[in-house]
Amino acid sequence: MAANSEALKRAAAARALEEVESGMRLGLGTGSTANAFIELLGERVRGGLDVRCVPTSEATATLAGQVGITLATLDDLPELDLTVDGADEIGPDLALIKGGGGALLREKIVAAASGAMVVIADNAKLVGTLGRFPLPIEIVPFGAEATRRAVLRLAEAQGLAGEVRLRARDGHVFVTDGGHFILDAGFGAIPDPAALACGLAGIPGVAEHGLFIGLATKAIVAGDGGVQVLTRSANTES
Ligand SMILES: O=C[C@H](O)[C@H](O)[C@H](O)COP(=O)(O)O
Repeated sequence: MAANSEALKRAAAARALEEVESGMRLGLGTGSTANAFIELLGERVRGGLDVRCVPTSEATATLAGQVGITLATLDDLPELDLTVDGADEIGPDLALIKGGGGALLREKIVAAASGAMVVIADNAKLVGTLGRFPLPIEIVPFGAEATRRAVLRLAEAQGLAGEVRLRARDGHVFVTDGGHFILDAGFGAIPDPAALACGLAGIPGVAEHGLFIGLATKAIVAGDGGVQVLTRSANTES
């Protein structure tokens, strides 16, 4: 099962490579699926492909450097042609949940600076309604508990319920590349992601949230039956 999932991630990543042209300025996502793309891109770069890439995390920067990809900062390249990234869930209209790896803030900044965002995933990530995956919310450490309670109040006002937990790893609070904390909000189904996104954006202390709405232009989803390409407007291409 796990081996199959890795093969599917690689299949989606390989199809995404077809979107890349020499001379492009690329955003490189974070996570295991993005890593599959970075490794394949590295092979092409070592073969002569000329691209300049902005990483969305320190982990991605490390891997990209190891495979020979030329890196730049978003200040060097404030406008990008294409970002290729993974997702935790892909819902209707290519609305996404991201941030399972804690990279959502940089991922969203990079995606927003890109002319196009291609999401790559195995088909287990496709959902009819977002929310099975707990929503990551990146918060400023100052007043973390007050911010957590504000998130709970917002959820209640929107008819959502569930635990909102401060993310921990190995017994310590998880800290993002930007020095923030993550709340994982287990609301279950989120019927109105846009309303929740709007509410979260209005809470002081919330640095960013993992709802990516209107950012992905295409999703490349691999399943046992092959690779499917979904577009935001038509929702299916081939
Ligand atoms: O913060 C992490 C990112 O949003 C990842 O792209 C997301 O968690 C998906 O990761 P993976 O490809 O490992 O499932």
